[in-house]
This record gives sequence, C-alpha cells and structure tokens, in this order.
Amino acid sequence: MNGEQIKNALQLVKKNDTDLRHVRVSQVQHDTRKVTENTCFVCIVGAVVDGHQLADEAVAKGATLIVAEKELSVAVPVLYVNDTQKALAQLSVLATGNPSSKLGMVGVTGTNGKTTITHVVASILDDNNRSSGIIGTMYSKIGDRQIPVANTTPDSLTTQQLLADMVADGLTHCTMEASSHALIQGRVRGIDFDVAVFTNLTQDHLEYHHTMEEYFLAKSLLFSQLGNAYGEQGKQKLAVINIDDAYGERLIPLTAANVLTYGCQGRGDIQAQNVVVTNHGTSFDLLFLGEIYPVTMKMIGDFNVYNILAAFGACYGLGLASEAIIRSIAKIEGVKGRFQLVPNHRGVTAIVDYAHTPDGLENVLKTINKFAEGAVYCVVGCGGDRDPSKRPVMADVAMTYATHPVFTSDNPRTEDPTEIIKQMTRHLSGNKYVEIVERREAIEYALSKAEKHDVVLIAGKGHEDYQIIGTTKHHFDDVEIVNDYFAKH
Ligand SMILES: CC(=O)N[C@H]1[C@@H](OP(=O)(O)OP(=O)(O)OC[C@H]2O[C@@H](n3ccc(=O)[nH]c3=O)[C@H](O)[C@@H]2O)O[C@H](CO)[C@@H](O)[C@@H]1O[C@H](C)C(=O)N[C@@H](C)C(=O)N[C@H](CCC(=O)O)C(=O)O
Ligand SMILES: Nc1ncnc2c1ncn2[C@@H]1O[C@H](COP(=O)(O)OP(=O)(O)OP(=O)(O)O)[C@@H](O)[C@H]1O
Ligand SMILES: N[C@H](CCC[C@H](N)C(=O)O)C(=O)O
Ligand SMILES: [Mg+2]
Repeated sequence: MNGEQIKNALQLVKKNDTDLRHVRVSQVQHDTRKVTENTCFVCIVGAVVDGHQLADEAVAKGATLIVAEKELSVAVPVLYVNDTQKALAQLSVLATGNPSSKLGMVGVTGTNGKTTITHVVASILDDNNRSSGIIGTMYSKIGDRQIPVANTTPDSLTTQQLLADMVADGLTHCTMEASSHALIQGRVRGIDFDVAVFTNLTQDHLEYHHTMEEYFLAKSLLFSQLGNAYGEQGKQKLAVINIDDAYGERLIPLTAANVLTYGCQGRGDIQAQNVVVTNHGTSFDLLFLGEIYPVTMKMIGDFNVYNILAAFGACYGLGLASEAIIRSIAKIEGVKGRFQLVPNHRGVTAIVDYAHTPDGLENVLKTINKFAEGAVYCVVGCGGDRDPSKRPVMADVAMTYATHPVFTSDNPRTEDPTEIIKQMTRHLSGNKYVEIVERREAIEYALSKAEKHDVVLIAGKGHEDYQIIGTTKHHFDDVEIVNDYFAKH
C-alpha cells in the first residue's frame, strides 16, 4: 500500500493536497508497541492512553504516516479524520482485503448466551460440511488452532486479521460475539455480517454504559449497521431476534434487514413448546414454517432452548435446511464452563457455570430447581472493576433460589475482595448464607456439606483457568478444584 491509497480510503476533515504515492505503508497499526518500518499509525483516544501523545514515538519507530483526530505536529504527513476508531476499521478492511465479505458471517450480541450460540452455530455448520471459525470470549478458533484473545470482541485490526487468517485457511464461515463495548468502540465496524443475532438484554456493564438505555443503544448498533435486505452479491441479510425480550421487540424497526423472531411464549417465527428439562438434557418441540420438529439435546435449561432457537435461525439464514439443523443439534455436547456437569462418585450434581449476571444466575438456578431433589448450594462472587450495582442483586438471586448461598470471590482485579462481598451482602440478614473470601475454600466448603442428591452450583468463572488478583493472573480452574476435591474425598 502507499499513502495515497490510505488517503483515498478515508473521509478527511482537513484537505490534504500532498501527493502521498511515495509514502510506503507496510502495515496499519494503532499500538506503538507493534510499530515497525513504514507503518501507518492510527492515534486512538483510549480510556488510559491517548494515542495522539504517542505519535512521535511511533514516528521514531518507523511510522511514515499518521491518522489523527486531533491537531498534531510531527515529522511525517498526518491525515485528519473525525473518528480514528472508524478510520482504523476502514483501513483494517483495506489492509486485509475485506475478508468478511468472503465468509458467511454471523454476529451475536446480547447480555447472555453469546459464547454458547457462537459455539452451537459453529458445531451445526461443521456438522453440515462447512468450516466455521469463532471469535469470542474463550478464544479465536481457526480450524484446530485456538488463539488467545484479550477481549471477547478484539479491536477492529485484530478482528480483520483473524478473519483474513480464516479465509487463508479455507474456512467458509465465522461466528463471532459482538460485545457492547466493541459496538460502541467501533471494533466491529466494517464487518459484512450476513446474520445478526440478539439474545437478551439484562443488567450488566452499567459502570461503562451508565444506563440500560445506553446499553441497549450499544447493542442495537449491530442491527442498525446490518444494511439492507440485499448484501453485496445479493446475499440476504438477516436479523434473528428474541421476541420474548422487550428490547428485542424494539430492535425490529431499527434494522433494514429481514427479521426472524424466536421465542418460547407463544410468539415468534421460530418457537419452542413443551419444554422438558432434566439433569441430563432438555427436550422440546421446535415450530417453524408450519412444521413441528421434536428436539432432544444434551444441553440443559430453558435458557439453552432460547440459545438453540437463535442458532437455528442463524443457520437457516445461512442456507441450511431445517431438518439438517435439527439433526445436528442432537449431537451437540455443550460448551465448556456453561452448565458443565462435573461427574463424581458421591451422587452430588456439581455444576460449573459462567453465570456472572443477575439474569444468568437466576436462569441457571431456576433450571436447577426444576430437577433438584435435595439442597442447592450456590458458590458465587462478583468480579472486581466491573458493574458494582449488580452485586447486591446477584446476592438476592442466590438467596431467593438457592438453599445455601456461599458468597466468595470471583476475579477481584484491583478491588478488595472482602469489600466486594460486603457490597453483595450488606443488606442481608439471617444465617442462611456464609461468606468465604478464598474461592477454593468456598468451593470445598460447599462440596463438603453437600450430600447425595444435592446440587452444588459454582457460578461466575466457567471456562476461566485463572483468577485475576490485582493485575496478575493466577492459575485457577473451578472444574479442576472440584475434581481434586472428589479425588480426595
Ligand atoms: C474499557 C475498554 O473497553 N478498554 C478497551 C480499550 O482500551 P483502552 O481504551 O484502555 O486503550 P488504551 O490502553 O487507553 O490505549 C489507547 C490507544 O493507545 C495505544 N497504545 C497504548 C499503550 C502503548 O504503550 N502504546 C499504544 O500505542 C493503544 O493501542 C490504543 O490504540 O481498547 C482496547 C483495544 O481494543 C481493549 O483491549 C480494551 O479492553 C480492556 C482490556 C477491557 O477490559 N475491556 C472490557 C471492559 C471489554 O471490552 N469487555 C468486552 C466484553 C464484555 C462482555 O460482553 O462481557 C469485550 O469485548 O472484551
Ligand atoms: N440465553 C440465555 N439467557 C440467560 N442466561 C443465559 C443464556 N445463555 C447462557 N446464560 C447464562 O449466562 C452464562 C454465560 O453464557 P455465555 O457465555 O454463553 O454468555 P455470553 O453472552 O457470551 O457472556 P459474556 O458477555 O461474558 O461473554 C451461562 O453460563 C449461563 O449461566
Ligand atoms: N466478559 C465479562 C466476563 C465476566 C466474568 C467474571 N468472571 C468476572 O470476572 O467478572 C466481563 O469482562 O465483564
Ligand atoms: Mg461470551
């Protein structure tokens, strides 16, 4: 690439008549730590650092061109735009050859269910001779490679590079999570989604979005940016929306794409009826286009019925036949750390689950109450440096739906774990619950108290194999701790 091509790809807010054809650009980058010779450096205003203040450093490291939204005085040409996040997305698409246009792209947003749905969609596609990559909370998955990611939805440059790798590896599809932070920060701008899925919207991340209305606005961007009903090559664009969620209903007029709704309460294009949940699976009837498909699956819980309906809609939108999708659903094993049963010799139903929001926790506990024969222990904490307003609500949920809540630490991050637990429980009274700050101790306590037929839910960290204390990640794995305990007792 050269500077002139970069200039032409951007909407400049300050005229630039300099001929930039001689400016060589070997990569686009927003991080000085990755700047090399002939880099086009894009200055992003972050929460911690302002990239504009690092422009000189970028030039010293070899940047030949700068893209900025604030006035700069540096030794190389500067292109000025209104919004450097948007420019980064546009240039990332340019630099990688617009890979999303070559993939069947599914974006999933909503408070809960994104990771689950991306995995279910990928399993169904793979089972039907497609090959699907994943970008999300656990990793970015390209074929057998699992690439660690810092964010559920990476920055636009990383995302486009991952998509380009998927195309290079011959993948046909990609399903990715679009977090609300990412939507606001433009990390998914420039992605040519074919299908956008909405799961649900309940309280989370209010430390960042401030109000539910702002949080909804963030989520809605995936749908308002979905384009019209016909994509580049006449491909249909489709929004798959949970109609049982009032926010889902509000999304419908915001998108120009076709819409398929789903629900379990008698409304929607795709419906579930006659749901039966046990401690080893779920069955229900899926209604679509006048047909009734009986579904039996290993995934447990009403909330997973919603996830399956969403995945069904997405796969149908990508061109799979209903019957083929239904056949594949029966084979799905479930997703790591999502209602994961940990087998043991004591007759205790031990479950590790990633519920870390009030709604997630309520759904999981309600599901457990459908089949629990004995007491229900719930080991749960709340993450530090995350929405403090959800803390007392999550404690209330545990108090309402569990027999024995055990309040403990999640990832304390830079907060004092004792103080987080205090914020969860300060309004509670009585002796129904216990507080044990050390998470391992709390898990072992619940397991030691549980008897045959009791359930122990260990919530909040699911697949995570670490605990973040301060800014350090320590190895920590809920499933491993449960297995260790049962091996010894
Ligand atoms: C609050 C937030 O969303 N922060 C995200 C944001 O970082 P930031 O604003 O702090 O960036 P910054 O460190 O100030 O840097 C600003 C600019 O300077 C550059 N820089 C910085 C340092 C340096 O030495 N050199 C340099 O060039 C950076 O590359 C960047 O371009 O942009 C970064 C790049 O995209 C993200 O990695 C980072 O996510 C942080 C790690 C984070 O914890 N985010 C969470 C809240 C988040 O995004 N979560 C959602 C999932 C939520 C959910 O649904 O559950 C997610 O998608 O992960
Ligand atoms: N459709 C759903 N509705 C409500 N709760 C759900 C739903 N699906 C999953 N959950 C609960 O939320 C937890 C997280 O699920 P999942 O990882 O699929 O969500 P996510 O949206 O990817 O979360 P994150 O934003 O942290 O990445 C699960 O472990 C389960 O407890
Ligand atoms: N993506 C979510 C994950 C929360 C998981 C929980 N274990 C915590 O650390 O709060 C977040 O970053 O808010
Ligand atoms: Mg996720």
